[in-house]
Amino acid sequence: MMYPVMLNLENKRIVVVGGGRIATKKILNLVEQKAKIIVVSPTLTEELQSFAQQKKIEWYPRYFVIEDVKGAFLVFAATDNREVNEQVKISCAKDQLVNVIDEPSDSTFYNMAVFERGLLKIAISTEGASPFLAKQIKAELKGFFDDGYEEYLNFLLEARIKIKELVLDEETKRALLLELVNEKYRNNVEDREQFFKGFR
Ligand SMILES: C[C@@]1(CC(=O)O)C2=NC(=C\c3[nH]c(c(CCC(=O)O)c3CC(=O)O)Cc3[nH]c(c(CC(=O)O)c3CCC(=O)O)/C=C3\N/C(=C\2)[C@@H](CCC(=O)O)[C@]3(C)CC(=O)O)/[C@H]1CCC(=O)O
Ligand SMILES: NC(=O)c1ccc[n+]([C@@H]2O[C@H](COP(=O)([O-])OP(=O)(O)OC[C@H]3O[C@@H](n4cnc5c(N)ncnc54)[C@H](O)[C@@H]3O)[C@@H](O)[C@H]2O)c1
Repeated sequence: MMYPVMLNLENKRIVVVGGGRIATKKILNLVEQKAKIIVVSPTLTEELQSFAQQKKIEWYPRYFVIEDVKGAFLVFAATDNREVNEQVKISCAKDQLVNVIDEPSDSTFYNMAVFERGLLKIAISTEGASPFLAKQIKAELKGFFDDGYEEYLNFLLEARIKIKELVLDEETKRALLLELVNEKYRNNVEDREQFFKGFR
């Protein structure tokens, strides 16, 4: 059983063991996170080589050793070798988060199928039952959330900050926050402007 969370990875050390196809997939979703990404692998895919050149990742061009996981917040055991992935898992301390790409029961976290519309992030998990189903549901849900959500979420955040600044009683604050998810604000920019005018 798994518990879903959002992680702030800023300045965190992330160690990826393996530089192949799956490591690349995992790293593509990590490079924008302002984390320190270290890849331990004798080989890198072309994409990862380019990330290394751009200093988006640090590359240790060699086989894994136990000390590599030291101080890592997240660890990916992402080689094509069962014994090596097992070794990575065993090398981790109990409180380190580790994803083992070929053995879900060894993982203390899984990745989810994710898409974003600005600040709106939708993540789907089948807890390992069917990554294909997660992918399919993601494709289906994308159709329900058009690009307009990006601006709508920005509006919601701005309005939320303003409402918090007003120091209102709980009931009024709650009513205003609830008002914001009314469909008219989602669809109509003028209604959003109108909402802000009400503040002045
Ligand atoms: C969400 C996504 C994120 C990501 O990592 O990007 C993800 N897998 C994705 C795709 C995908 N993975 C695989 C296929 C081929 C079809 C298939 O095998 O079914 C496809 C489809 C494709 O590639 O099109 C193969 C596969 N995956 C795992 C194993 C090991 C095993 O089951 O033993 C094997 C077998 C390897 C083999 O035996 O060959 C394990 C895991 N994969 C997970 C996540 C975690 C559970 C997520 C969940 O169930 O919700 C978990 C448990 C751990 C983890 O990796 O975090 C991404 C979603 C799609 C998207 O977002 O587009
Ligand atoms: N979790 C998932 O989403 C998922 C999806 C598909 C496949 N898989 C699993 O992934 C595995 C295949 O991975 P791939 O396609 O990325 O393989 P790959 O062959 O593309 O890459 C393997 C990488 O591991 C490196 N490596 C090998 N031994 C190493 C060591 N001792 N130390 C450091 N690096 C080492 C290689 O140099 C290479 O860079 C299979 O076991 C498959 O079951 C998982």
